[in-house]
Amino acid sequence: MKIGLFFGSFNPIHVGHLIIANTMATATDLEQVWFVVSPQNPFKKNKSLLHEFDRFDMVERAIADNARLKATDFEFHLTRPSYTIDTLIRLLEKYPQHEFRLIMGEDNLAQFPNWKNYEKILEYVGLYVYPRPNAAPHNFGNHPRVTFVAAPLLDISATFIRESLRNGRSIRYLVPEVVEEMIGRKKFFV
Ligand SMILES: Nc1ncnc2c1ncn2[C@@H]1O[C@H](COP(=O)(O)OP(=O)(O)OP(=O)(O)O)[C@@H](O)[C@H]1O
Ligand SMILES: O=C(O)c1ccc[n+]([C@@H]2O[C@H](COP(=O)([O-])O)[C@@H](O)[C@H]2O)c1
Repeated sequence: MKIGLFFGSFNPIHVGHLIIANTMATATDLEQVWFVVSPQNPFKKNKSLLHEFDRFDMVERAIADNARLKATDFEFHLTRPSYTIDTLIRLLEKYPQHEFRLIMGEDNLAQFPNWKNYEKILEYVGLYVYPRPNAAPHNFGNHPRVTFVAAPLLDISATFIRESLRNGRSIRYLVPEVVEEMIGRKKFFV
């Protein structure tokens, strides 16, 4: 099967992530998208980062009704911070029957050359990129291993959701109802 791996902190998962994953799973040659929840992004030092179990729980609830979307805690058992190439090598070993692509938002492309062994990521799996508003310029526009997926721009971020919660503003419709309910009940990000 051809599978898109959607790595992220998902702190928390929002409707932008869901639209991206569903677009990749239905409007491209990918048959499934797996959300790979990262315990610790090597580039992010975020004081408000929830425990990975809670972020994973929210992802699972958010995608429960979509058979093409799966969540995996694969990185929880690997060394930290979470370097994507290390995880990919393990995934390729574990699932030789599958073909993988790495899904990312365009904002990550400018920094991508600073990722550990980024050339190997391109060689082993290649990228499917979702456009993002205000993404910094990058040099991957014509790269043969990078596919740009045409889709609506989504000006929504986990940062905005966390700020909204801190300021007592509603996050209704920015996250699925089950995620809003869990954030409220557990008093996350306040
Ligand atoms: N609105 C969006 N448009 C395009 N890509 C997005 C969008 N939101 C998230 N992504 C992509 O989803 C992946 C996971 O992102 P992440 O969990 O960090 O969400 P985020 O909203 O960017 O979070 P934060 O605001 O905390 O940085 C990354 O590849 C990121 O580029
Ligand atoms: O491997 C790297 O060098 C690397 C550098 C920066 C980010 N990443 C990964 O990119 C993914 C997206 O991160 P985030 O926090 O923007 O959701 C997440 O899985 C990170 O671990 C990976």
